[in-house]
Amino acid sequence: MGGEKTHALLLEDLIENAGGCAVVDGGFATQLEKHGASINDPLWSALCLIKDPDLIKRVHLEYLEAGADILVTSSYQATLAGFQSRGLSIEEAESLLEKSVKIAVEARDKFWVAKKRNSGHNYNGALVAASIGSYGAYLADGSEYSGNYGVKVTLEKLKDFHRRRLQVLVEAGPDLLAFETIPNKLEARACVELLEEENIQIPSWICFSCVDGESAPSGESFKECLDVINKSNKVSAVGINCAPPHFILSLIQRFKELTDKAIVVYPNSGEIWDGTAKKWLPSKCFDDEKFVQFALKWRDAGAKLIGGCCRTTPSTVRSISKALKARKPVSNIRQIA
Ligand SMILES: C[S+](C)CC[C@H](N)C(=O)O
Ligand SMILES: N[C@@H](CCS)C(=O)O
Ligand SMILES: [Zn+2]
Repeated sequence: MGGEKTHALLLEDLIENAGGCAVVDGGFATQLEKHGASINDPLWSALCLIKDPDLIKRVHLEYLEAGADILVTSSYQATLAGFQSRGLSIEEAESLLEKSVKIAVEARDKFWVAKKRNSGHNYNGALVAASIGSYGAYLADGSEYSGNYGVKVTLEKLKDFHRRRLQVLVEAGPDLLAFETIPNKLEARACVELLEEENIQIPSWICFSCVDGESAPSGESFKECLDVINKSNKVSAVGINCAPPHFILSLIQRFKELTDKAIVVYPNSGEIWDGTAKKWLPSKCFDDEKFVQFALKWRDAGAKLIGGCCRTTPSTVRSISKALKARKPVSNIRQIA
């Protein structure tokens, strides 16, 4: 109980120390690709856990340097089933999940030790959020944007899919959990029930994808989805990730009516994922300057955690961080124990 309170405060403190709104990092897979990683694969960015873990650390360091207060780990599409289907043993698969957290923690600690030596910097000691991508992400068929898992995918099946991954990630020692691109109410329920059943002590956020600017991709209303989440004090924040930026302001306003939890938003650049061709289609695409104008509005509307998702970069995060922390006094304010 005491531990739970302390952990929850870690996120609240970070938000306060960041001046009322903390900065989440940006597109992780996007930045791996910028450095030449080839991730057109069912494992998507998780392939780098096998092929190039040093690159994962480099990308985390780039986002820290850009001003991210929260690093999201490389585990979005890292699943036990996914790794086993590539011939890895269960032990090897679990070890890769653990590695995703360890790499981010190492990057965070290395960066913070270096920054702490100099006073006058404007960084916070960052937190590490273990990414838990939706079941649709694992399917690698674009269904994290449709929410259409078919009738065979029951609540129990979703819980079975997520349970061991959740346990392994938590055991690896992240500061919080980030459920990402959840596309329907059933999976939101599975996440909440797992947090309760496993008695998870670190804070979590649950983020939905959104393709119409109004409801979950499944067509279910966010009221239905948030009603499920509001019942649990294991979830500290709710919000949207990997949806276009122009949807976000009205969704924050809607979420403010539906929940007392902190609101987290980290949209993509506005491009649209073609799940069959496995590429991003140019659409309403927003540059960093426009993204920052949006971010200030999201902050004013009450979002407490703001960052970027796919197709955003360290440059986007640098611009957001500068704008959101403009009012914050320069000081060496906190440190991870
Ligand atoms: C956030 S989407 C672009 C991730 C990739 C998708 N799950 C796929 O494997 O096709
Ligand atoms: N954390 C993941 C989310 C993909 S939607 C990434 O940034 O690659
Ligand atoms: Zn994304």
